[in-house]
Amino acid sequence: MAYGGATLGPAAAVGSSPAMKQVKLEKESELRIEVNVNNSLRLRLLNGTAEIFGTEMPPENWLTFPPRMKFAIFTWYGATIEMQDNTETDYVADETPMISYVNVHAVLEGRRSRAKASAGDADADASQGPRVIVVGPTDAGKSTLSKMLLSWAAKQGWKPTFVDLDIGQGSITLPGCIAATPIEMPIDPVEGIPLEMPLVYFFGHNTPTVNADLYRVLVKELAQILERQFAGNAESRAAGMVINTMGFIDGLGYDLLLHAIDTFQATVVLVLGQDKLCSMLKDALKQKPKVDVVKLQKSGGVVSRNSKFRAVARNQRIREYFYGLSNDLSPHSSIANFSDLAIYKIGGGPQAPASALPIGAQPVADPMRLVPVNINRDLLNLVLAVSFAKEQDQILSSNIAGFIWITDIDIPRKKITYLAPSPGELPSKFLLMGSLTWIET
Ligand SMILES: Nc1ncnc2c1ncn2[C@@H]1O[C@H](COP(=O)(O)OP(=O)(O)OP(=O)(O)O)[C@@H](O)[C@H]1O
Repeated sequence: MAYGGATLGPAAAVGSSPAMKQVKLEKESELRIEVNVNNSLRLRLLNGTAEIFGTEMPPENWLTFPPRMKFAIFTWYGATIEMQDNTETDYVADETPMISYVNVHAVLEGRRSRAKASAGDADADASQGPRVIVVGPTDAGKSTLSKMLLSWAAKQGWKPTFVDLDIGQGSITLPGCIAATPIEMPIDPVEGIPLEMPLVYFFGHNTPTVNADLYRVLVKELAQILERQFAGNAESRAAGMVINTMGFIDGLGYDLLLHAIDTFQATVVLVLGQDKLCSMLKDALKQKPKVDVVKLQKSGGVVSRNSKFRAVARNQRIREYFYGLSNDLSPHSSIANFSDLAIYKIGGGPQAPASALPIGAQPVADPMRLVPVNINRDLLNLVLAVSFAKEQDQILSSNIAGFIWITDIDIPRKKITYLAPSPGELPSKFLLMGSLTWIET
């Protein structure tokens, strides 16, 4: 990797605010930044054109990036950035895989246009735009490439659907969920994906090993709903989807990737930075001539995040859900009677009574069993999902409306105190519990 020379402008320290600097970017290079862990970073595009993960930077407007954020400012034709000189690290790189990424985008654009032109044809496949799935190990840049492809498509006026199957981090909503949302505008580099009306299913854990059967069921449920939406909406159908996946690619992780490719009927598999995975997938999918498996280079800028960083990021995501990115939301604390709420977890417990099993067989846990949860102090600090289900038997197949966070349990008075994003009654009394917790720091 080549490290270009950042041009340092005059330092302009005012009071205790950090000094400023200017960084000149040559064409097809990028400025890679890790924001300081304690301070946010202000910067602006002084001249030229540049984009952050596929979204164009506005000229001259100051942008503020939160602590710990890692990102790159890429320019196709050259740009100058003015920024505070207080980052954890920042450097310029002139070797990036952006040309190969934008070439993929161009191929997808062609397929979208062909699909649009075929809307109304008897052949349903012809009117279906590309269904792209991005796969690879952890920290390969999957979420970043997904965002770029979506933002470039949105810039051309398409409304592609973003599907996030990564329960570890969660780009659309909280960790522990799989979700989908249409992307109507290039994704805001600071705010991320708008949380307006995503379709969210609650898995409840940040690794699928806890209950892989449930994960598969939820993936299938989400795919079926999107299939129905596409059937009635030629515009979304032609725009297609971009599916982000987990970095878990061995054993069960690989099986779940194949399951996702199959369930969403992916037509393009983008493999980031792993020859072995790419050849395994090519082999596994060779019977499906309509599926293209394409290997792409991982960007040298992708930052590895250790488990501690990931845990902090998950915590941060939950805080953001309730309080907003810059403390601009006002969550509401409510009190409910134990009897007003029905909390369930999915999986566990014996599948059938031992007496009903053949002699010698052990009862095994049923991964899809709905288990009522007794309210006790163990629920403190748990983040629960509020189901859209109106009846108990709909819970397994229902998506969720949002989340609450349990802040107090009063056993003698049988009262539960929780924080919700807004005041008023919950949309349903059915709550789902997993292992998602949050401790306010
Ligand atoms: N070119 C780049 N320059 C600087 N930072 C980058 C660049 N590309 C990606 N990053 C950052 O690197 C981190 C990891 O990237 P990303 O989230 O896309 O990886 P991932 O493969 O989706 O990871 P995981 O599967 O583990 O969730 C992110 O914080 C992202 O913003």
